[in-house]
Amino acid sequence: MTGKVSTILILGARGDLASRLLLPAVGQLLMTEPGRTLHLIGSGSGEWTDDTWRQRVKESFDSASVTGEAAASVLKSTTYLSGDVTAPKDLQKLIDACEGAPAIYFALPPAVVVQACAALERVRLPAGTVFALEKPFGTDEASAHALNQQILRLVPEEQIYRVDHFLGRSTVFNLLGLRFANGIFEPLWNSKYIEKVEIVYDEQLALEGRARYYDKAGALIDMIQSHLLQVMSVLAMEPPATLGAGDLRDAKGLVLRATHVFDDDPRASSRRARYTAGKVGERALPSYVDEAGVDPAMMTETLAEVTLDIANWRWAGVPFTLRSGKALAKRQREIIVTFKQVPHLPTGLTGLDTPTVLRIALAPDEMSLELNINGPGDPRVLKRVDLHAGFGPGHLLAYGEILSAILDGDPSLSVRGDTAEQCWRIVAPVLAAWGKEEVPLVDYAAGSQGPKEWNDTPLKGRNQF
Ligand SMILES: NC(=O)C1=CN([C@@H]2O[C@H](COP(=O)(O)OP(=O)(O)OC[C@H]3O[C@@H](n4cnc5c(N)ncnc54)[C@H](OP(=O)(O)O)[C@@H]3O)[C@@H](O)[C@H]2O)C=CC1
Ligand SMILES: O=C1O[C@H](COP(=O)(O)O)[C@@H](O)[C@H](O)[C@H]1O
Repeated sequence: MTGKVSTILILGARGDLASRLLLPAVGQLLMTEPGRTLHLIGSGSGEWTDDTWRQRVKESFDSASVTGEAAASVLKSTTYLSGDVTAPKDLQKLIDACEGAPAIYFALPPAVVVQACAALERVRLPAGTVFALEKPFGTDEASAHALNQQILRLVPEEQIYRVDHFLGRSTVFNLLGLRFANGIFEPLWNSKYIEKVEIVYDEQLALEGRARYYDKAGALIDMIQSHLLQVMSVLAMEPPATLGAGDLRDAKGLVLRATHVFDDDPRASSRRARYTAGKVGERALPSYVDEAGVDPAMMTETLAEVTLDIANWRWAGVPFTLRSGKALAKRQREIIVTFKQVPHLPTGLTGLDTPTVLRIALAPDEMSLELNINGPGDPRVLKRVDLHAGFGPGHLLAYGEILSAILDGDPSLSVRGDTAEQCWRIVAPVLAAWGKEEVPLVDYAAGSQGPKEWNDTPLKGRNQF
């Protein structure tokens, strides 16, 4: 834990992230922890009065049904300052307006973040200043490394929060609790007993007007590189001694350092697809390439699958398949752990054709353990049952957890610099193979389950639809 901060300076405060996700989370945090002292300063390149800014903050608070005196007091006192974050003089003015060391939240386009950090080298930062940086962190391993070097010249690693909202959800602790508070899972949590692991995040949402960002990213970077690798690292990590930042981040880092594309063969272990016109439920969608702002020549995938190997003693040889896509028939957000079949079913017992499966649904988090037990009637015939349980919801939105950790100086749920670089390293061979068109970009109709041919020949480690 590092020192606490009580001022949040949002750069890019007029943008989408700030109004839709950050400000509602600020309000929710103040409702949950009304004793917290908080100064909020918004900044953007455009001129706004304090009143216009307060109206924006109010709308964001209202969107999360925020009430209470603490939020009202912040709403009254918050101020807006305009400035160009690439100009050191403007940045100095913003920093000087903060009470003590601020948490600077970079809600800025990625290229502007790099320019702002360069400008900050010519600014006096109070000791204890904290940086919160959004995804994407860099555009590849080299640029992530360069960005790390650049920000480390400004503040130490413990004061840098690389935000991944998946880590702000209760999921991390739910996985840790399930794995390490129950003696029955850990002895089986390895290649001897586990056949394969799938981490799936299929969305019904489509591009939703985000071409400027998404068309350069695509599903692999937007979801697998940014979020699902983090989930995988928690699922696969060695038991940490504590939930402290050092132990958790070391354990995640070890998993990611050992991870590479299955068989080091991106052609056989990855695939990509893009939606064409179709209907998701009642909603008609155009082809991705016809969405406003999309450049078809970018060949951006809206559905990606990659199979990975974690080359260590526990996991070597177990396929971990990560998949995410947009405009799909149904929302499926889950981790599926498929255990190996029993080595021998006593002769006379029948009906067993599926191994034990543990499913962990994400947001809301739930689990079900699918088992084979003796059914009614003939007790020699097995049937499938689900043992189902819900994990309690967290008391804060993901961004609320993230802000609370930033203000309290607890980096355990943010991405460490080396890990951010590792995530780019892991997907690099896939991006290279796709760039050389060694893996075809195939079509699927919006509202379908993905390309039909993927079902006929699933990627290693994938179930059929
Ligand atoms: N939106 C989302 O759902 C998510 C976004 N992110 C990340 O968050 C970051 C911000 O995204 P988002 O809010 O969508 O982007 P927007 O384009 O909506 O907002 C960015 C803001 O940056 C400000 N800005 C740009 N250049 C300058 C400059 N030179 N000086 C001062 N301010 C500047 C603009 O201010 P002004 O309006 O005053 O010109 C603008 O409001 C990105 O890195 C994105 O990848 C991450 C997860 C989700
Ligand atoms: O970061 C992102 O996440 C969302 C999915 O997360 P959720 O919490 O909104 O379900 C994804 O839709 C988006 O493309 C991506 O940028």
